[in-house]
Amino acid sequence: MSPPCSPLDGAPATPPPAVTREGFRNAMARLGAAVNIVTTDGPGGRHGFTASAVCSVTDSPPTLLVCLNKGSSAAGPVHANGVVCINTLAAGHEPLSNLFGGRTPPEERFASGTWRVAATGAPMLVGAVVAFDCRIVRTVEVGTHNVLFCEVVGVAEGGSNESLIYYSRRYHTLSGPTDD
Ligand SMILES: NC(=O)C1=CN([C@@H]2O[C@H](COP(=O)(O)OP(=O)(O)OC[C@H]3O[C@@H](n4cnc5c(N)ncnc54)[C@H](O)[C@@H]3O)[C@@H](O)[C@H]2O)C=CC1
Ligand SMILES: Cc1cc2nc3c(=O)[nH]c(=O)nc-3n(C[C@H](O)[C@H](O)[C@H](O)COP(=O)(O)O)c2cc1C
Repeated sequence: MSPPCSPLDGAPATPPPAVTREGFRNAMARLGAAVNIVTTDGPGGRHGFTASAVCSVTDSPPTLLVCLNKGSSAAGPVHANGVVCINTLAAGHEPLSNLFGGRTPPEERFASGTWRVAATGAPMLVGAVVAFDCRIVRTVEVGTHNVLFCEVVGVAEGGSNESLIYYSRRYHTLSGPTDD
């Protein structure tokens, strides 16, 4: 059996308490993450949602995963269409992130921002830091969420080098190197 977890400050180990949903969320709030708008279109209709649970899986074949709450209004369209575009947000995209973060009807979400159609048919955000056009190749159900494994069939790099980061329940901006 593995020993109980120790606090990081070196204090004596105590038996670990049960991890509640609130405790897990508070811990997760300490992880900074890029903010993405994951879009879809096809027979299930156009839709999109904000997601921080996006991660690289493998480069061969190029694959990302996205965790999508099964209760989200985007879940039906995403599964019916089988395609997504993962648009990584830039500085200044906070209002767009909040718009796609829930409650607003899908077509009202797309009234903001400039969108073009990617090869899969999913909407691609003009001005994103980077956009990954994907086909969903596998879906795994875990608790409240579906983990979507998304094979990347196209990439578009945007001009901005200032990324939007969600950390400690707030938005932040992370600047990359400049050319000069
Ligand atoms: N993975 C997810 O489904 C996420 C969902 N959200 C949604 O946005 C709302 C506001 O988020 P916060 O302001 O960060 O406060 P919060 O206290 O609800 O969440 C803190 C952190 O916990 C994680 N988290 C939140 N809900 C989760 C869920 N259902 N499943 C797995 N991880 C989850 C995320 O890393 C989030 O940043 C959340 O209540 C949730 O509805 C936000 C971030 C990630
Ligand atoms: C910063 C941020 C990050 C989020 N990350 C995720 C995520 O990774 N997965 C997810 O299912 N929902 C995430 N959400 C919540 C969804 O964007 C939201 O539930 C979705 O838009 C569906 O809402 P609706 O059912 O009202 O349409 C996030 C929300 C915000 C504001």
